[in-house]
Amino acid sequence: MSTARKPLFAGNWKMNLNHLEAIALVQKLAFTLTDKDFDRAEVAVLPPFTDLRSVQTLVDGDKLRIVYGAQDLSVHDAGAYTGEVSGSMLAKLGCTYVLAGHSERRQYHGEDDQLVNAKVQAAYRHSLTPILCVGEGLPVRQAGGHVAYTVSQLDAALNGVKHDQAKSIVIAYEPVWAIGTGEVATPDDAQEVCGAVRARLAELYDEEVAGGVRILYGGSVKGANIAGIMAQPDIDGALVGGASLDPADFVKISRFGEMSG
Ligand SMILES: O=C[C@H](O)COP(=O)(O)O
Repeated sequence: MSTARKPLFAGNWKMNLNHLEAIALVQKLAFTLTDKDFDRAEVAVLPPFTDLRSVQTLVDGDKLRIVYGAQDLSVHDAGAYTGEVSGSMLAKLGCTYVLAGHSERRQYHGEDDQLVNAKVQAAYRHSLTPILCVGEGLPVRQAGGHVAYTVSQLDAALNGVKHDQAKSIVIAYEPVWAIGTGEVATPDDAQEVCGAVRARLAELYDEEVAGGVRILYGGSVKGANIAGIMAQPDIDGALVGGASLDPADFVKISRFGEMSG
């Protein structure tokens, strides 16, 4: 972690929690997290689409410092695309962030690099900040190709993304073999790839972009293992799945593994 970049802890709820459960969880987070916590790190939740209006109402009504976003968006801006949700709809709901290219979208919904690139572009069209997910599967890791594979996903997703846009992107390195498995990458493993991602950003853009972009780690992050991850120089936070559904553990993660703020 660098002091120049404000850490981000984003809870990806995946397909969990209805809108009433969403309100209860956000209320618990808001009740526990302090201004000091929010001064030190940005805390975001990424609920299912059906929860976003409720979260917006709560955040706006109670002037909460929690920010929120969506797990996916359409590459289209409007029209006859049954089941799709556009970036403009998400922006109208006050979303700050949107995930692009999560490995579960790539794996279960056939999203390829070209589509992920189109989703990154769609996010920028509607002033949403993409959290671009990259990361290798187990066979690639075992063959030692994890850095090259992840960097190639990055290159493809950033195709056509301009310097001013790239400055705001968030990258989440999520090795697929560590997602929901309890098999967390070692801090050194995570740093190796996150460092390579930052170096690639410097090659694609410049030091301003590379030094400013936040790179998150994701994959079985918990309150018990976040401290070692955050000690790495190129890791600026976490994209958290399962543990983000447990308010006590997500608060602990947001405090870098410490119990109190
Ligand atoms: O988006 C979050 C990642 O898929 C990590 O999920 P996990 O923390 O349950 O392993």
